[in-house]
Amino acid sequence: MSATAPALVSLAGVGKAFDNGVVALQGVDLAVAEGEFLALLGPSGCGKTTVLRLIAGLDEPSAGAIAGQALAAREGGLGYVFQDATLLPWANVADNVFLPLRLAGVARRDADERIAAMLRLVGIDGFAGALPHQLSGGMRMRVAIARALVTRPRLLLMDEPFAALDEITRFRLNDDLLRLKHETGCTVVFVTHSVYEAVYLSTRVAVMSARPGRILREIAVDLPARRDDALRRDPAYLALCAEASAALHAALAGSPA
Ligand SMILES: Nc1ncnc2c1ncn2[C@@H]1O[C@H](COP(=O)(O)OP(=O)(O)OP(=O)(O)O)[C@@H](O)[C@H]1O
Repeated sequence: MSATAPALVSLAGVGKAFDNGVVALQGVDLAVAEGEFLALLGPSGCGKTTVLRLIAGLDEPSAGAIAGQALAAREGGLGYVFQDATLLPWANVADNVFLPLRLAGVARRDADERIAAMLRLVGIDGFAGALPHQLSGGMRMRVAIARALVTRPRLLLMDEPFAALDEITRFRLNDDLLRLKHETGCTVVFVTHSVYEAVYLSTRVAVMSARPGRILREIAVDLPARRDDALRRDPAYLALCAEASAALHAALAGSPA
């Protein structure tokens, strides 16, 4: 992603202190460029979720400024995928995917085609009538991704969506997510603890410091846009993973990378 691509969202000097005195973020400077896949990597509790919540407009910063938050106020401006699929347990797959459209006032008959197309896109067509408990963890996550994408958001925020999945399922969802990003053209901000996942998926990795979180290091992932299993053994990929891992260890030690 070129450094001159326009920023979709940018945080300047952002701080977040909670009422209980916890200072989660301090001096966060981060610009999310249109079209990029940004991975946010950092130690547990460093404020990654807080950054996503601020971008989504679910919370307000206590210091600094965020530009582009208005995306959150527009229908289809952004989609949010959490670590748990957070599906409505009593509603079938199609009804779960319909939810954001229903909240936006779209009639069901006008949504059916979009829901079906979205289920095809995430590879779970044929399961429209299934209830969440009848699906595997990977399939439930596919439903959550379909629900986040059904409004065709410009920005997709993902908070450790694959952390609870086994490795094979995770790798498959990594590849499918890259395909979805390519097909929908959305911008992605993806939180993960895994340096390997961060580098495999992204065009840029931002490494956060331990709490109070700030951006310690940004690593451009200059790998071919097309990613597949062979990349996992590619020396250029492994070198970037080593670089990201060193930055993460420095973050854990509380010293700059
Ligand atoms: N609503 C809240 N009130 C008080 N403290 C909070 C609140 N939300 C988050 N925190 C605290 O802020 C810090 C950052 O939390 P956050 O969830 O953003 O971190 P994270 O990097 O996403 O963590 P993890 O990697 O473990 O998911 C943590 O210490 C957390 O306990």
